[in-house]
Amino acid sequence: MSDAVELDAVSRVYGKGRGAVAALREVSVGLPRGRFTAVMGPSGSGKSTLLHCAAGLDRPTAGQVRLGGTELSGMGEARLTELRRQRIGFVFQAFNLVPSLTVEQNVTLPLRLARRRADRAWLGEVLERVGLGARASHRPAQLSGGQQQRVAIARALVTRPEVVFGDEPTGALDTMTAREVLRLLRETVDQLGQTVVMVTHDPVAASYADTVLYLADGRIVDTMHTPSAEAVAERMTRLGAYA
Ligand SMILES: Nc1ncnc2c1ncn2[C@@H]1O[C@H](COP(=O)(O)OP(=O)(O)OP(=O)(O)O)[C@@H](O)[C@H]1O
Repeated sequence: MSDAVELDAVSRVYGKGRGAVAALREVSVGLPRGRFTAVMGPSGSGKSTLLHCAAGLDRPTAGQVRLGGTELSGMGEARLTELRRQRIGFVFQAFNLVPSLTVEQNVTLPLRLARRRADRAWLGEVLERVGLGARASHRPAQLSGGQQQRVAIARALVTRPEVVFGDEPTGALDTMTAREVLRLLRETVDQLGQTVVMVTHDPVAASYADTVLYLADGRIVDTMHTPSAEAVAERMTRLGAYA
């Protein structure tokens, strides 16, 4: 199976000299296309740094990142921004919707930024898929947290990105609402062939993924396929995550 994103000996060091922190240490991994990958590990293990480097939001200190064969290192900021707009979708813990815009305007914002026309049929399908077809003209304040996150997922999907990256996408949601959002992400993988990569602290959230990557101290120390929540929790305990 081909990889949507490849990391090759990626290191990321913050700061210089004696205060330098190695957040990633020569990480090499492929994130498979059309699959759901979760990234777990204790606090400070490098999960967000891995996500940011893989998504072109941060630059590795050393090593290479390739998105669908495109080499990201060495790209200027303008090209990197363009690449993120065209080829990557993001879902964050804080939904990051624009309060003054309607649901539909929020969802189509990435298209406007990329100066692309909205494909009305696809926009309609995306809004239906996230269960917000009837709320296209609502504003974020009129929606629940779960609905707002579903708007953010629709916004991530609307450009048909090669990868959707989620940084704790269920971190701000209650248990039931979190499950709905996870089911939705799972469906985008199973039904649309979307590639999803998600950082999470929650073993139940990770159990929706096909594969879990475990980070510890800036390195990938384990990989688990078809994870159960129990197996993930047990692995995290052994990594000292809950000590
Ligand atoms: N901008 C920064 N400047 C300096 N150090 C940083 C910066 N960002 C992260 N770090 C350090 O790099 C290491 C990895 O951080 P990172 O945020 O990637 O971990 P994480 O696994 O996502 O943590 P958490 O689960 O707590 O969000 C930590 O030691 C952190 O303190």
